[in-house]
Amino acid sequence: MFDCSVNPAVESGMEAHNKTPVVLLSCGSFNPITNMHLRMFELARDHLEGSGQYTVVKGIISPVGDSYKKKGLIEATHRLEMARLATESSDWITVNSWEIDQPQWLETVKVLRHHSEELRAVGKKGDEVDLDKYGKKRRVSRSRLSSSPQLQRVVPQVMMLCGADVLESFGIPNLWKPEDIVEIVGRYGVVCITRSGNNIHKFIYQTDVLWKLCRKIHVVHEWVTNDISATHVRRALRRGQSVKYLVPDPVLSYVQEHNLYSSESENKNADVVLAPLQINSGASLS
Ligand SMILES: Nc1ncnc2c1ncn2[C@@H]1O[C@H](COP(=O)(O)OP(=O)(O)OP(=O)(O)O)[C@@H](O)[C@H]1O
Ligand SMILES: NC(=O)c1ccc[n+]([C@@H]2O[C@H](COP(=O)(O)O)[C@@H](O)[C@H]2O)c1
Repeated sequence: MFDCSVNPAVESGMEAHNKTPVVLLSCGSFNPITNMHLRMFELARDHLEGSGQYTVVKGIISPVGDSYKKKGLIEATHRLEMARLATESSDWITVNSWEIDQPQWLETVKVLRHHSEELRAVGKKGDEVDLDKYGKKRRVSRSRLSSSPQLQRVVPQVMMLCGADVLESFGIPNLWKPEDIVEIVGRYGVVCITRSGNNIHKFIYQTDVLWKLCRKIHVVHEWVTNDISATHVRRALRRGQSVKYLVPDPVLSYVQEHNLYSSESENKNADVVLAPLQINSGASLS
């Protein structure tokens, strides 16, 4: 699974007719969205499609709700709008507000389930399956779905897209439920982008459950190390420093227009326990 760069199917120019369609779902604070968040999607798509086994039909950014209670998390409406502005120039990355619209913080596995069920429901109805890379819906009739084995598998597989820090956070006691980890990795699969400061291969090797499921973890090595983080962007902004070229220009304009990110906003939730830590107790990952 810790694959190399050359893929025999691609090398020989072999056309795979039975590629699995994939929707990449990234959950996170996006506080604010940065260029690296967008790059993650491009890197993941290149990697999966380069394997010759997948075709990536859509990317979904799902900002976390305010009830996540992470320190410095500004209002969801702003984070959502910035993500919308950032993805305006993309023909395949979208932003979804379902998670934000929920009354409480939701485990990531529930967000994966929701999007997976939604795609399945659309596929079953046989009307519109969002297969087109360019955001256009392709109509697939019910009769065609049942008569063609290839089209029967047309409902895309949702995969979680994350950076190595999030995958490594699986090891933090009480942050993730062990059964959620098994479902996220085993049922959906993960595409994980390497991040400086994280040794993801070692972490997978040292974690029994991840090692067992390692075929479902696609590690994408980002050779052009890019350590942009939202933390760094917020720090620069509250110090009055430039963040141009770290975030898309429309995001920067929005931040300036609404005067976002100050010492006060960074102190939000300072004394509050993160929602998953409040909810979970007991079992940790072995
Ligand atoms: N430079 C990066 N390289 C790889 N993955 C990244 C990078 N920046 C963010 N990500 C990933 O993007 C997703 C959303 O991240 P999140 O909103 O937490 O951003 P962040 O920059 O890590 O935020 P913060 O600095 O506030 O913790 C996560 O899966 C995270 O691992
Ligand atoms: N148990 C869980 O499902 C769990 C735990 C911690 C974080 N998360 C999610 O991971 C993402 C992490 O975002 P941050 O890196 O910004 O904290 C968020 O979308 C959050 O909801 C999920």
